[in-house]
Amino acid sequence: MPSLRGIVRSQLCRLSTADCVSRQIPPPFCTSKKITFAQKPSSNRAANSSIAADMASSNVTSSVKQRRSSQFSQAMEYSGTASVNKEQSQSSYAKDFPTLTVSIGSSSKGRNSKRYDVVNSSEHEGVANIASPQNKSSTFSVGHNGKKNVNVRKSPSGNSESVRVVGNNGSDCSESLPKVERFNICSPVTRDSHIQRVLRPGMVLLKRYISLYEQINIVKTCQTLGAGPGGFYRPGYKDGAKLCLNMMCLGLNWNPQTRNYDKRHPVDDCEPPSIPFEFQMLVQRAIQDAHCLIDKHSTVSNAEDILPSMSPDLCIINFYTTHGRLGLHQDRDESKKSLRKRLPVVSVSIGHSAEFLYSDQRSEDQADKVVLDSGDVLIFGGESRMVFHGVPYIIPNSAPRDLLAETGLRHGRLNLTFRQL
Ligand SMILES: O=C(O)CCC(=O)C(=O)O
Ligand SMILES: [Fe+2]
Repeated sequence: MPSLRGIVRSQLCRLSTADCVSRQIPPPFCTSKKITFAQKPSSNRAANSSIAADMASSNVTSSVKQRRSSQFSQAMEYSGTASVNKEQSQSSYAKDFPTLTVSIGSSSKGRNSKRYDVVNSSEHEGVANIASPQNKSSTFSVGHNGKKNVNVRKSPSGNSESVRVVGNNGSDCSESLPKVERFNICSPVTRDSHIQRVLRPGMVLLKRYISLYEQINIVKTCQTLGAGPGGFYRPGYKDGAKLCLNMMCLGLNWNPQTRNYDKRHPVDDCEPPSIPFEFQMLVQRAIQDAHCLIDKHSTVSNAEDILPSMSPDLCIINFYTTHGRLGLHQDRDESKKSLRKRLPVVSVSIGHSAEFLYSDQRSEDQADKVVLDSGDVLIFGGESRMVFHGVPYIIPNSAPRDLLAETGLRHGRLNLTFRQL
Protein backbone atom coordinates (compact mmCIF):
# COMPACT_ATOMS: atom_id res chain seq x y z
CA MET A 1 0.00 0.00 0.00
CA PRO A 2 1.56 3.29 -0.99
CA SER A 3 2.11 6.21 1.33
CA LEU A 4 -0.51 8.88 1.43
CA ARG A 5 1.75 11.80 1.84
CA GLY A 6 1.35 13.25 -1.62
CA ILE A 7 -1.77 15.28 -1.18
CA VAL A 8 -1.87 16.03 2.43
CA ARG A 9 1.76 16.96 2.86
CA SER A 10 1.28 19.71 0.38
CA GLN A 11 0.57 22.01 3.29
CA LEU A 12 2.61 20.13 5.71
CA CYS A 13 3.52 23.08 7.81
CA ARG A 14 0.13 22.66 9.28
CA LEU A 15 -1.19 19.29 8.36
CA SER A 16 0.29 16.01 9.38
CA THR A 17 0.44 12.93 7.24
CA ALA A 18 -1.35 11.27 10.09
CA ASP A 19 -4.45 13.08 9.09
CA CYS A 20 -4.60 11.52 5.69
CA VAL A 21 -4.16 8.02 6.94
CA SER A 22 -6.25 8.41 10.03
CA ARG A 23 -9.02 9.40 7.70
CA GLN A 24 -8.41 6.28 5.69
CA ILE A 25 -8.37 8.10 2.39
CA PRO A 26 -7.77 5.31 -0.10
CA PRO A 27 -4.13 5.16 -1.02
CA PRO A 28 -4.67 4.89 -4.76
CA PHE A 29 -6.67 8.06 -4.68
CA CYS A 30 -4.08 9.92 -2.73
CA THR A 31 -0.95 8.92 -4.50
CA SER A 32 -1.66 8.68 -8.16
CA LYS A 33 -2.78 12.20 -8.77
CA LYS A 34 -0.80 14.73 -10.63
CA ILE A 35 -0.28 17.23 -7.88
CA THR A 36 -0.13 20.92 -8.52
CA PHE A 37 0.66 23.36 -5.78
CA ALA A 38 -0.74 26.81 -5.62
CA GLN A 39 0.72 27.96 -2.38
CA LYS A 40 2.37 30.90 -0.84
CA PRO A 41 6.13 30.80 -1.47
CA SER A 42 6.88 30.20 2.18
CA SER A 43 5.02 26.94 2.04
CA ASN A 44 6.63 25.71 -1.11
CA ARG A 45 9.73 24.42 0.50
CA ALA A 46 7.78 22.10 2.69
CA ALA A 47 5.46 21.06 -0.06
CA ASN A 48 8.26 20.32 -2.43
CA SER A 49 10.33 18.56 0.13
CA SER A 50 7.43 16.43 1.07
CA ILE A 51 6.66 15.45 -2.44
CA ALA A 52 10.31 14.82 -3.13
CA ALA A 53 10.34 12.56 -0.13
CA ASP A 54 7.26 10.82 -1.36
CA MET A 55 8.56 10.35 -4.82
CA ALA A 56 11.79 9.05 -3.46
CA SER A 57 9.92 6.37 -1.65
CA SER A 58 9.94 3.32 -3.86
CA ASN A 59 6.42 2.37 -2.89
CA VAL A 60 4.99 5.61 -4.02
CA THR A 61 6.96 5.90 -7.20
CA SER A 62 5.99 2.53 -8.46
CA SER A 63 2.42 2.93 -7.43
CA VAL A 64 2.18 6.23 -9.22
CA LYS A 65 3.35 4.62 -12.41
CA GLN A 66 1.23 1.57 -12.08
CA ARG A 67 -1.98 3.02 -10.93
CA ARG A 68 -2.23 6.18 -12.88
CA SER A 69 -4.68 4.96 -15.46
CA SER A 70 -7.08 3.12 -13.24
CA GLN A 71 -7.19 5.71 -10.57
CA PHE A 72 -10.79 6.11 -9.79
CA SER A 73 -11.81 2.59 -10.37
CA GLN A 74 -9.34 1.67 -7.67
CA ALA A 75 -10.73 4.26 -5.39
CA MET A 76 -14.12 2.75 -5.93
CA GLU A 77 -12.85 -0.73 -5.34
CA TYR A 78 -11.31 0.39 -2.16
CA SER A 79 -14.37 1.58 -0.46
CA GLY A 80 -16.74 3.79 -2.23
CA THR A 81 -18.21 5.30 -5.30
CA ALA A 82 -17.25 7.93 -7.80
CA SER A 83 -19.37 9.75 -10.28
CA VAL A 84 -18.91 12.49 -12.81
CA ASN A 85 -21.55 15.17 -12.49
CA LYS A 86 -21.42 17.03 -15.72
CA GLU A 87 -24.94 18.27 -15.45
CA GLN A 88 -24.45 19.66 -12.00
CA SER A 89 -23.78 23.15 -13.20
CA GLN A 90 -25.01 25.00 -16.20
CA SER A 91 -21.75 26.90 -16.65
CA SER A 92 -19.75 25.88 -19.68
CA TYR A 93 -16.68 25.76 -17.47
CA ALA A 94 -18.19 23.09 -15.36
CA LYS A 95 -19.25 21.18 -18.43
CA ASP A 96 -15.74 21.17 -19.77
CA PHE A 97 -14.33 20.22 -16.43
CA PRO A 98 -16.93 18.08 -14.85
CA THR A 99 -16.80 17.64 -11.14
CA LEU A 100 -15.89 14.28 -9.77
CA THR A 101 -17.82 13.39 -6.70
CA VAL A 102 -16.09 10.63 -4.85
CA SER A 103 -17.46 8.91 -1.82
CA ILE A 104 -14.86 7.14 0.16
CA GLY A 105 -15.49 4.82 3.04
CA SER A 106 -18.47 2.75 3.90
CA SER A 107 -21.79 3.55 2.46
CA SER A 108 -24.02 5.69 4.59
CA LYS A 109 -25.92 2.55 5.43
CA GLY A 110 -23.11 1.37 7.68
CA ARG A 111 -24.25 2.56 11.05
CA ASN A 112 -20.94 2.56 12.87
CA SER A 113 -18.74 3.40 10.01
CA LYS A 114 -16.86 6.58 9.37
CA ARG A 115 -17.55 8.19 6.08
CA TYR A 116 -15.15 10.37 4.18
CA ASP A 117 -16.46 12.23 1.24
CA VAL A 118 -14.88 14.24 -1.47
CA VAL A 119 -17.93 16.20 -2.38
CA ASN A 120 -18.87 18.93 -4.71
CA SER A 121 -19.32 21.81 -2.36
CA SER A 122 -19.96 24.46 -4.92
CA GLU A 123 -21.79 24.33 -8.18
CA HIS A 124 -19.16 26.44 -9.79
CA GLU A 125 -15.92 25.49 -8.24
CA GLY A 126 -16.05 21.78 -7.97
CA VAL A 127 -14.16 22.17 -4.73
CA ALA A 128 -13.62 18.85 -3.11
CA ASN A 129 -13.52 19.11 0.64
CA ILE A 130 -12.05 16.24 2.51
CA ALA A 131 -12.88 16.21 6.18
CA SER A 132 -13.26 13.69 8.87
CA PRO A 133 -15.77 13.17 11.59
CA GLN A 134 -14.91 14.97 14.78
CA ASN A 135 -12.38 12.92 16.62
CA LYS A 136 -9.07 13.30 18.34
CA SER A 137 -7.15 13.58 15.14
CA SER A 138 -9.54 15.82 13.29
CA THR A 139 -7.25 18.58 12.29
CA PHE A 140 -7.99 18.96 8.64
CA SER A 141 -9.56 22.36 8.33
CA VAL A 142 -11.67 22.66 5.28
CA GLY A 143 -13.21 25.42 3.29
CA HIS A 144 -13.40 29.14 3.71
CA ASN A 145 -12.34 29.28 7.32
CA GLY A 146 -9.96 26.43 7.13
CA LYS A 147 -6.64 25.78 5.60
CA LYS A 148 -7.07 23.16 2.95
CA ASN A 149 -9.08 22.72 -0.18
CA VAL A 150 -8.43 19.87 -2.47
CA ASN A 151 -9.90 20.29 -5.90
CA VAL A 152 -10.42 17.23 -7.96
CA ARG A 153 -11.09 17.98 -11.57
CA LYS A 154 -11.28 15.74 -14.54
CA SER A 155 -9.75 16.96 -17.76
CA PRO A 156 -11.77 17.05 -20.96
CA SER A 157 -9.84 14.11 -22.28
CA GLY A 158 -11.10 12.24 -19.31
CA ASN A 159 -7.91 10.43 -18.54
CA SER A 160 -5.86 12.65 -16.33
CA GLU A 161 -7.21 13.96 -13.12
CA SER A 162 -5.37 16.61 -11.24
CA VAL A 163 -5.48 17.52 -7.64
CA ARG A 164 -4.97 21.12 -6.77
CA VAL A 165 -4.25 22.11 -3.25
CA VAL A 166 -4.87 25.71 -2.45
CA GLY A 167 -4.39 27.66 0.74
CA ASN A 168 -6.64 30.20 2.34
CA ASN A 169 -5.70 32.81 -0.16
CA GLY A 170 -5.29 30.35 -2.96
CA SER A 171 -5.23 31.92 -6.34
CA ASP A 172 -7.01 29.36 -8.43
CA CYS A 173 -10.00 30.03 -10.66
CA SER A 174 -12.16 30.28 -7.57
CA GLU A 175 -10.88 33.83 -7.10
CA SER A 176 -13.19 35.10 -9.77
CA LEU A 177 -16.13 33.24 -8.34
CA PRO A 178 -18.61 34.46 -5.75
CA LYS A 179 -17.35 34.15 -2.19
CA VAL A 180 -19.46 31.80 -0.16
CA GLU A 181 -19.28 31.55 3.59
CA ARG A 182 -18.46 27.92 4.27
CA PHE A 183 -19.56 25.91 7.21
CA ASN A 184 -16.59 24.18 8.73
CA ILE A 185 -17.42 20.70 9.91
CA CYS A 186 -14.10 20.26 11.72
CA SER A 187 -13.89 20.72 15.43
CA PRO A 188 -12.61 24.22 16.16
CA VAL A 189 -10.60 22.90 19.08
CA THR A 190 -8.24 20.84 17.02
CA ARG A 191 -7.32 23.20 14.24
CA ASP A 192 -4.20 21.93 12.61
CA SER A 193 -2.26 25.12 13.24
CA HIS A 194 -2.14 24.23 16.92
CA ILE A 195 -0.51 20.90 16.54
CA GLN A 196 2.97 21.97 15.61
CA ARG A 197 4.79 23.99 18.19
CA VAL A 198 8.08 25.65 18.80
CA LEU A 199 8.55 24.65 22.45
CA ARG A 200 11.63 26.82 22.90
CA PRO A 201 14.32 28.12 20.57
CA GLY A 202 15.65 25.16 18.62
CA MET A 203 13.05 22.76 19.98
CA VAL A 204 10.09 21.90 17.76
CA LEU A 205 7.29 19.46 18.39
CA LEU A 206 5.50 18.11 15.32
CA LYS A 207 2.39 16.52 16.79
CA ARG A 208 0.78 13.57 15.02
CA TYR A 209 3.29 14.01 12.30
CA ILE A 210 3.67 10.41 11.22
CA SER A 211 0.72 8.70 9.64
CA LEU A 212 -0.63 5.50 11.09
CA TYR A 213 0.49 3.75 7.95
CA GLU A 214 4.05 5.01 8.37
CA GLN A 215 4.01 4.16 12.06
CA ILE A 216 3.02 0.62 11.22
CA ASN A 217 5.88 0.36 8.76
CA ILE A 218 8.35 1.77 11.24
CA VAL A 219 7.24 -0.69 13.89
CA LYS A 220 7.49 -3.60 11.47
CA THR A 221 10.96 -2.54 10.42
CA CYS A 222 12.05 -2.24 14.04
CA GLN A 223 10.53 -5.62 14.83
CA THR A 224 12.45 -7.24 12.01
CA LEU A 225 15.73 -5.51 12.73
CA GLY A 226 15.28 -5.86 16.46
CA ALA A 227 15.06 -9.64 16.27
CA GLY A 228 18.24 -9.93 14.20
CA PRO A 229 21.94 -9.30 14.76
CA GLY A 230 22.58 -6.12 16.69
CA GLY A 231 18.97 -6.21 17.90
CA PHE A 232 17.23 -5.21 21.13
CA TYR A 233 18.80 -5.93 24.47
CA ARG A 234 18.62 -4.54 27.99
CA PRO A 235 21.68 -2.34 28.44
CA GLY A 236 23.42 -1.52 31.68
CA TYR A 237 25.70 1.21 32.96
CA LYS A 238 29.27 0.81 34.17
CA ASP A 239 28.15 0.40 37.77
CA GLY A 240 25.95 -2.55 36.82
CA ALA A 241 22.64 -0.71 37.02
CA LYS A 242 20.34 -1.58 34.17
CA LEU A 243 18.49 0.95 32.11
CA CYS A 244 14.71 0.72 32.40
CA LEU A 245 14.32 0.09 28.71
CA ASN A 246 15.44 -2.13 25.86
CA MET A 247 17.66 -0.69 23.21
CA MET A 248 19.16 -1.26 19.83
CA CYS A 249 21.05 1.02 17.50
CA LEU A 250 21.25 1.69 13.80
CA GLY A 251 24.32 2.93 11.98
CA LEU A 252 26.58 2.95 15.00
CA ASN A 253 26.19 1.38 18.36
CA TRP A 254 25.95 3.49 21.47
CA ASN A 255 27.53 1.83 24.47
CA PRO A 256 26.13 3.18 27.75
CA GLN A 257 29.12 1.76 29.64
CA THR A 258 31.78 3.59 27.68
CA ARG A 259 29.47 6.35 26.45
CA ASN A 260 31.04 5.87 23.03
CA TYR A 261 29.75 4.96 19.64
CA ASP A 262 31.21 1.70 18.35
CA LYS A 263 31.01 -0.29 15.15
CA ARG A 264 29.90 -3.38 17.04
CA HIS A 265 27.15 -4.45 19.40
CA PRO A 266 28.40 -4.98 22.96
CA VAL A 267 26.47 -8.21 23.38
CA ASP A 268 26.55 -10.10 20.09
CA ASP A 269 29.52 -8.28 18.55
CA CYS A 270 27.53 -7.71 15.35
CA GLU A 271 27.51 -4.54 13.34
CA PRO A 272 24.30 -2.62 13.85
CA PRO A 273 21.91 -2.49 10.90
CA SER A 274 22.12 0.65 8.83
CA ILE A 275 19.45 3.31 8.93
CA PRO A 276 16.72 2.42 6.42
CA PHE A 277 16.21 4.89 3.62
CA GLU A 278 12.60 5.61 4.65
CA PHE A 279 13.82 6.63 8.10
CA GLN A 280 16.36 8.98 6.55
CA MET A 281 13.66 10.56 4.43
CA LEU A 282 11.39 10.97 7.40
CA VAL A 283 14.10 12.80 9.31
CA GLN A 284 14.83 15.13 6.40
CA ARG A 285 11.17 15.86 5.95
CA ALA A 286 10.69 16.60 9.65
CA ILE A 287 13.64 18.98 9.76
CA GLN A 288 12.37 20.83 6.72
CA ASP A 289 8.93 21.12 8.22
CA ALA A 290 10.43 22.34 11.47
CA HIS A 291 12.23 25.01 9.45
CA CYS A 292 8.99 25.93 7.86
CA LEU A 293 7.39 26.33 11.26
CA ILE A 294 10.31 28.38 12.55
CA ASP A 295 10.10 30.61 9.47
CA LYS A 296 6.49 31.22 10.26
CA HIS A 297 7.03 32.04 13.91
CA SER A 298 10.22 34.02 13.94
CA THR A 299 11.76 36.97 12.23
CA VAL A 300 15.09 35.33 11.46
CA SER A 301 15.89 35.17 7.81
CA ASN A 302 17.27 31.67 7.97
CA ALA A 303 15.67 28.96 10.08
CA GLU A 304 18.95 27.04 9.83
CA ASP A 305 20.43 29.56 12.25
CA ILE A 306 17.93 28.42 14.86
CA LEU A 307 17.84 24.75 13.97
CA PRO A 308 20.70 23.43 11.86
CA SER A 309 20.04 20.66 9.37
CA MET A 310 21.64 17.30 9.85
CA SER A 311 21.93 13.98 8.13
CA PRO A 312 21.70 11.15 10.65
CA ASP A 313 24.31 8.43 10.68
CA LEU A 314 23.08 6.79 13.83
CA CYS A 315 19.86 6.11 15.61
CA ILE A 316 19.18 4.83 19.11
CA ILE A 317 15.95 2.90 19.34
CA ASN A 318 14.48 2.51 22.81
CA PHE A 319 11.58 0.32 23.69
CA TYR A 320 9.93 1.16 27.00
CA THR A 321 7.52 -1.31 28.50
CA THR A 322 4.73 0.29 30.49
CA HIS A 323 7.13 0.41 33.46
CA GLY A 324 9.98 1.88 31.45
CA ARG A 325 11.56 5.22 32.13
CA LEU A 326 14.64 7.27 31.39
CA GLY A 327 16.13 9.79 33.80
CA LEU A 328 17.02 13.35 32.94
CA HIS A 329 20.17 13.47 30.84
CA GLN A 330 21.85 15.33 28.03
CA ASP A 331 22.66 13.75 24.70
CA ARG A 332 26.33 14.59 24.57
CA ASP A 333 28.15 11.54 23.29
CA GLU A 334 28.14 12.64 19.68
CA SER A 335 31.30 14.10 18.18
CA LYS A 336 32.67 17.45 19.29
CA LYS A 337 32.00 18.81 15.84
CA SER A 338 28.38 17.70 15.88
CA LEU A 339 27.85 19.21 19.32
CA ARG A 340 29.67 22.40 18.41
CA LYS A 341 27.41 22.81 15.41
CA ARG A 342 24.49 21.97 17.68
CA LEU A 343 23.13 19.53 15.14
CA PRO A 344 19.69 18.42 16.24
CA VAL A 345 18.42 15.18 17.65
CA VAL A 346 15.25 14.05 15.90
CA SER A 347 13.07 11.94 18.15
CA VAL A 348 10.21 9.81 16.85
CA SER A 349 7.64 8.37 19.23
CA ILE A 350 5.43 5.40 18.44
CA GLY A 351 3.10 3.32 20.58
CA HIS A 352 2.06 4.36 24.05
CA SER A 353 2.25 8.03 24.92
CA ALA A 354 4.83 9.25 27.39
CA GLU A 355 5.48 12.21 29.56
CA PHE A 356 8.60 13.96 28.40
CA LEU A 357 10.50 16.37 30.61
CA TYR A 358 12.93 19.00 29.40
CA SER A 359 14.86 21.63 31.25
CA ASP A 360 18.06 23.65 31.34
CA GLN A 361 18.82 22.04 34.71
CA ARG A 362 18.95 18.45 35.77
CA SER A 363 15.88 18.91 37.89
CA GLU A 364 12.58 17.17 37.43
CA ASP A 365 10.84 19.78 39.55
CA GLN A 366 11.91 22.62 37.34
CA ALA A 367 11.42 20.78 34.10
CA ASP A 368 8.78 21.58 31.55
CA LYS A 369 6.57 18.72 30.55
CA VAL A 370 4.95 17.67 27.32
CA VAL A 371 3.16 14.47 26.34
CA LEU A 372 4.59 12.66 23.36
CA ASP A 373 2.00 10.61 21.53
CA SER A 374 2.31 7.99 18.86
CA GLY A 375 3.35 9.66 15.62
CA ASP A 376 4.89 12.73 17.25
CA VAL A 377 8.28 14.02 16.21
CA LEU A 378 10.32 16.15 18.56
CA ILE A 379 13.41 17.95 17.34
CA PHE A 380 15.94 19.63 19.56
CA GLY A 381 19.03 21.35 18.28
CA GLY A 382 20.56 24.80 18.17
CA GLU A 383 20.13 26.52 21.51
CA SER A 384 18.25 23.50 22.83
CA ARG A 385 20.77 20.88 21.81
CA MET A 386 22.07 20.34 25.33
CA VAL A 387 18.71 20.45 27.05
CA PHE A 388 18.24 17.95 29.88
CA HIS A 389 15.45 15.60 29.01
CA GLY A 390 13.92 12.36 30.17
CA VAL A 391 10.89 10.12 30.21
CA PRO A 392 9.49 9.68 33.72
CA TYR A 393 6.32 7.86 32.79
CA ILE A 394 4.67 5.82 30.07
CA ILE A 395 0.95 6.38 29.89
CA PRO A 396 -0.80 3.00 29.98
CA ASN A 397 -3.19 1.93 27.24
CA SER A 398 -2.55 5.00 25.17
CA ALA A 399 -1.25 3.48 21.94
CA PRO A 400 -3.47 3.60 18.86
CA ARG A 401 -5.43 0.37 18.85
CA ASP A 402 -4.99 -0.12 15.11
CA LEU A 403 -1.24 0.15 15.48
CA LEU A 404 -1.16 -2.63 18.04
CA ALA A 405 -3.59 -4.75 16.06
CA GLU A 406 -1.66 -4.35 12.80
CA THR A 407 1.79 -4.93 14.21
CA GLY A 408 1.35 -7.02 17.31
CA LEU A 409 3.55 -4.49 19.08
CA ARG A 410 3.85 -5.10 22.80
CA HIS A 411 2.22 -2.58 25.08
CA GLY A 412 4.85 0.08 25.45
CA ARG A 413 6.61 2.82 23.61
CA LEU A 414 9.11 2.83 20.81
CA ASN A 415 11.35 5.85 20.54
CA LEU A 416 13.89 6.47 17.82
CA THR A 417 16.41 9.26 18.21
CA PHE A 418 18.33 10.12 15.08
CA ARG A 419 21.63 11.92 15.40
CA GLN A 420 24.68 12.81 13.39
CA LEU A 421 27.97 11.74 14.85
O1 LIG B 1 12.33 8.29 24.72
C1 LIG B 1 12.50 9.47 24.54
O2 LIG B 1 11.60 10.25 24.21
C2 LIG B 1 13.87 10.07 24.75
C3 LIG B 1 14.99 9.12 24.48
C4 LIG B 1 16.30 9.75 24.75
O3 LIG B 1 16.38 10.80 25.29
C5 LIG B 1 17.53 9.08 24.37
O4 LIG B 1 17.49 7.94 23.87
O5 LIG B 1 18.60 9.68 24.55
FE1 LIG C 1 18.34 11.61 25.15
